[in-house]
Amino acid sequence: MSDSFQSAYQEEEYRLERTMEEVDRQLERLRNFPVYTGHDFTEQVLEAGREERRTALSKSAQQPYFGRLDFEEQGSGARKPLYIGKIGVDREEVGENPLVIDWRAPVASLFYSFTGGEASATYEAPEGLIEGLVYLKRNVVIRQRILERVADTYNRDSDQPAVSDEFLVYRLGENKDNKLRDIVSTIQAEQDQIIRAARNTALIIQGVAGSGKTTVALHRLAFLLYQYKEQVSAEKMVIFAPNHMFLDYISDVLPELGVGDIQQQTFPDWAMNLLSLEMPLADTAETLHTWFETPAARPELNDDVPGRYKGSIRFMELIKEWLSGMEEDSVPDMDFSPWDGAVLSKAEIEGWFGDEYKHYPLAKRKERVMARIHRWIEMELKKPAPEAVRKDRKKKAASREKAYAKKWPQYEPLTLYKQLFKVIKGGSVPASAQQAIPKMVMKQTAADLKENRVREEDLPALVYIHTLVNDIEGNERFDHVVIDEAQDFSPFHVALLDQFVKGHSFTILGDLSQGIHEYRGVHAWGEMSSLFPTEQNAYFALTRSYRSTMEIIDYANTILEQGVKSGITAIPVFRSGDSVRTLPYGSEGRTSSLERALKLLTVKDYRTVSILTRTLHEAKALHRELEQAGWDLNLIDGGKKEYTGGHSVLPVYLSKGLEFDAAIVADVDQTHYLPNAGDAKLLYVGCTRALHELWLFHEGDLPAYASATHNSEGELVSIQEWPEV
Ligand SMILES: Nc1ncnc2c1ncn2[C@@H]1O[C@H](COP(=O)(O)OP(=O)(O)OP(=O)(O)O)[C@@H](O)[C@H]1O
Repeated sequence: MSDSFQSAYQEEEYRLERTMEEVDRQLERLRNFPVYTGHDFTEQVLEAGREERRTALSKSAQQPYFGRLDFEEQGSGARKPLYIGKIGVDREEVGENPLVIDWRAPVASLFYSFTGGEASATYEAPEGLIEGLVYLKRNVVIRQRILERVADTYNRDSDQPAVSDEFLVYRLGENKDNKLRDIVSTIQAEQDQIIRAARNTALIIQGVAGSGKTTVALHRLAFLLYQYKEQVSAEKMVIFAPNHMFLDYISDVLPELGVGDIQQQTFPDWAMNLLSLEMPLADTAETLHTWFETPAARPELNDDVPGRYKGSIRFMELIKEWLSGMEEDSVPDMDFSPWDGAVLSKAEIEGWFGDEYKHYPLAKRKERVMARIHRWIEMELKKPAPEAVRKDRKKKAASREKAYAKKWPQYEPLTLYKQLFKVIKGGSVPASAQQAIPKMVMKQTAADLKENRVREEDLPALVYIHTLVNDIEGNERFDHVVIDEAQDFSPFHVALLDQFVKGHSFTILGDLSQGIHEYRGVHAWGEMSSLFPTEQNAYFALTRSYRSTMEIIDYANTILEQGVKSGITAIPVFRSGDSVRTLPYGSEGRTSSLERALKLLTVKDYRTVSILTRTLHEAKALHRELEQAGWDLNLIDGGKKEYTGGHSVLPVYLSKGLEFDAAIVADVDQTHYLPNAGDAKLLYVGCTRALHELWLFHEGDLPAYASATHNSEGELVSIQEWPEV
């Protein structure tokens, strides 16, 4: 251990003790404060604030900070050490520098954005741009109150001023368990830029596999809550993720960042809830089966397949046009007469509907008009008449009012949707609109709706109809929307959500190279950016991959280059590991070879190892066989709500978003992976799930795009040998 390192370690140990003493003191004081249990609202709010602080400080007491930055603000003449932690802690003395600075504070941005060099650095503060010199950038690892590691990534006073990735590589080399975790101590400059971007812009982020998109999105939410405390609230922020298991996988990050109450859900759950649809949504298994289970029989993909069409802006516009035309045909074509001799003319009712209540959406307008008709009947009934006549009128009026109400269109989204697809009559749908819907979409959707079956792909349209006829309530609006795996969302999804969010405040993240659901997702980001005004959207690209070793990334890149052509390749972080192995099944056969691989990887102490098959059917069969051989493995089949880590078997298309210490991809041959971009993307997704080791098995030849042994620079990317035991 060098002298300078030893003195840095001692200095940090001393400082840690002083900090923990102060945090403990503040915590003790709060704990001794009597807990308020009464009914006074103000006191309750204050107590909630104290409780929040107790929780924060008890976390801080275990690991008060993770970084130190020595900064001299221009003109101040003083070089100050700033300690940066997940939770900010003020000193008791007023006017003093904070003891620990919250990672989201403006000055803390220097810790992430400063990447070395002699020049002065700047950060954006509320009072303007602050300039100064960075002297030291130091990572400090504290676990359970013990200082474990001190690593300087920049030191102006040393002869080695360049920032290195050493600390990042150390963190990336750790094995992963079943949950995604926060990265506050190692956020990279390109990620920090996204996390701290202004709120009222639709950010579209193309990030290669493992570039931290999901992680960055979660940190961004925590940042927005801190930076725009007065304007946004956690309950009005939402992250849309692809499925429940993925939501479980990411569920620890926000609480770890001290943020609660942000909605984390899937789009179908949100939509079904908003529509108050009680019926179950059609199982997605059939769609997945069509596109993934029978590689050779995959339908031809074009913009008229149901998923692409129903997610298109042309479908959205068709609905809008139809419903705005419907306004004309809403008021029943008749006068209203509650009993013979009393008449409310159609013209009068039209006046109420078309002028007085014009500013209301259709359903509310109808409601208002019907209420007014009811009041009119009551007034008419008050006119002098013998009791028996009055009674008779009342009875007649009640039944005629009911009959008249039935003549109005029903502004109920599912009913209207069924009318659009000719499953039931009404809805004044122009024939031209129905003809504009591709025949295959018309046929399939009508067949579904006849059976009362609604698919995921129908939800944007249904919610849109809901917003057009009912409007959006204040409590349904969002302050910010995050869409993860956005390449699987359609333009219609985004345009629809845009109506629910103030100021186009979006973070949209995805990877076109992982666009395996291209039968419903976008094919280019322009499909989404064009939905926003030019000055209110921004595009970022994340090109470095943090998940996998260089060897894995180099190999996965060759799949993109050769199989997808337009695929955006990843730049690995300099973290080296074992070579990627492409292995024929041994003479013992497929299952035993896979079992042998599992055994070899298991002894390496990896916490998560997965076998990825091409289809669900194969995953189920393999899972059964391995269980019979005594293995305890999770079968991930799309129905699971939790990801428990350990050993898993799953079809490759369900692995998107997840990661494993080691991944084994089974059956990488030319019948399972056909020579087309869709299958190459699928294999790319599978390969980029691995952090440390990737093994691919095959019987017969590998697909051409997976058979590279060297990349275009002549470097080795895969070997064909089992490891030596
Ligand atoms: N700055 C960082 N420091 C440490 N780890 C990081 C950093 N950025 C990302 N990672 C790690 O890289 C892995 C990939 O992150 P994440 O899952 O967020 O990426 P992604 O872009 O959403 O991936 P994919 O599109 O492949 O699902 C995670 O283990 C995450 O913790």
